[in-house]
Amino acid sequence: MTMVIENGWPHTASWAGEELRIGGVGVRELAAEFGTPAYVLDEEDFLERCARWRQALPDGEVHYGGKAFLCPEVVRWLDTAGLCLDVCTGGELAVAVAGGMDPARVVFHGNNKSLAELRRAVSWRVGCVVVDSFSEIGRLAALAAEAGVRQSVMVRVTPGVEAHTHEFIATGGDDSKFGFSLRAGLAAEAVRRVLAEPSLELTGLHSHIGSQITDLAGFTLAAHRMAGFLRAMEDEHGVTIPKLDLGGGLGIVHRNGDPLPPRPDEVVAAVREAVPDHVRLAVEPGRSIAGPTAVALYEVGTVKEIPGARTYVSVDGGMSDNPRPAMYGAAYTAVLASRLSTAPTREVTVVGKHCESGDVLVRDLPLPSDVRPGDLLAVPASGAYQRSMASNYNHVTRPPVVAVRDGVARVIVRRETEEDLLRLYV
Ligand SMILES: Cc1ncc(COP(=O)(O)O)c(C=O)c1O
Ligand SMILES: N[C@@H](CCCC[NH3+])C(=O)O
Repeated sequence: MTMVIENGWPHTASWAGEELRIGGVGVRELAAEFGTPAYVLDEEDFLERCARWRQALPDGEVHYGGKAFLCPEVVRWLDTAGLCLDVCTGGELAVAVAGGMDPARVVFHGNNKSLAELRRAVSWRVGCVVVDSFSEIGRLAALAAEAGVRQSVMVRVTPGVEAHTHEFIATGGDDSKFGFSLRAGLAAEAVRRVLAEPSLELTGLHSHIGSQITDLAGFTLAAHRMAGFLRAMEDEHGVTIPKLDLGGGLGIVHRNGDPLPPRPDEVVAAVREAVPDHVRLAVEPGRSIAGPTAVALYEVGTVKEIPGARTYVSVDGGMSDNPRPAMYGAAYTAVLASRLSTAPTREVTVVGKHCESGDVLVRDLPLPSDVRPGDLLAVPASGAYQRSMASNYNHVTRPPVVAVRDGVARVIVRRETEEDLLRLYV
């Protein structure tokens, strides 16, 4: 496996027959059968990553963060792997149920759940609702009382931890739209209000400090603060709070040389010592499971050399299937995947086909200088927050997700068609 970086790629990625293969299937065959752009997802790798989190926390709960990438087939994989699910909208809940997940194994997040979403969560008997505002506590309590049920809830707390990540994906600081601030005393007030509602049962406290975090410091600080708060609330109210959910956020490698994130067992070991014995630990990894398991496959359409400036290699997707470079300045890599080239490399910029100069997928990328129309480029670490954040900008159709395993490829999310797009218009 020469040209492939070790950590950012699906486990089964390899070079054979002069092309990249994933799950035993060559990219040329994948492109011919399913078209490009496409996300190619290594099923075995996905299941292994689920298993690694389960093994790291055998006596706790692992809720896959569905926002990273969700479809009914993934829900079935989660079921097989013994994972629960975190959703943050009614739509994600609908996918969970469509995939056969028991709503009792779902945790429902969101800073502005609608009345309809809350009503559905209560009537479908969702395992836990994470309350995020004072108005929501009142609304949920009323809906649960009306339905004659006692709804299990966690209180989302912002522990005042600034995760070292892009500001758009940091969520644990005091100034956040999510949750109740610990420092400002809002979290303590939220606990009081939940305990005062007979139709709500406080089963845990929750925090999530951000995403794409590659060091342990933020996780351990949040764990200590949250455990201290949990003990203080237990003492003040004479209750037991059985669960501490520390959210997701573990980062992944995108390129050679990126900082290596800790392993799931290292994260768990680092936070566990802060958690009192009687408290069950829960986590919500999304990116660290889905992210490395998929590769985005594109076909090169044009190569434009601008003397004294740069060479643009245009592919058939772009910011609609990967908004992350434009949104967060996320840095990716790409390789020529459909053939081996002995040409010397030169730096190019890989751009998409959208009507935006900012539609750049990979900047300053060394690629063989003979890269040409018809070549396939593979971008690793494309399994999280890409298909799930994909758009129809410029009326492009969103790419399919093709699962590969043991030499077999199958579509688990089909490619959108123009018919799908036109169906919306009156
Ligand atoms: C509450 C919550 N849990 C879990 C996740 C999953 O995070 P990640 O994909 O970074 O593991 C997120 C997203 O950041 C989140 O907001
Ligand atoms: N969408 C973000 C992560 C947000 C996670 C959800 N709170 C990303 O691509 O990195």
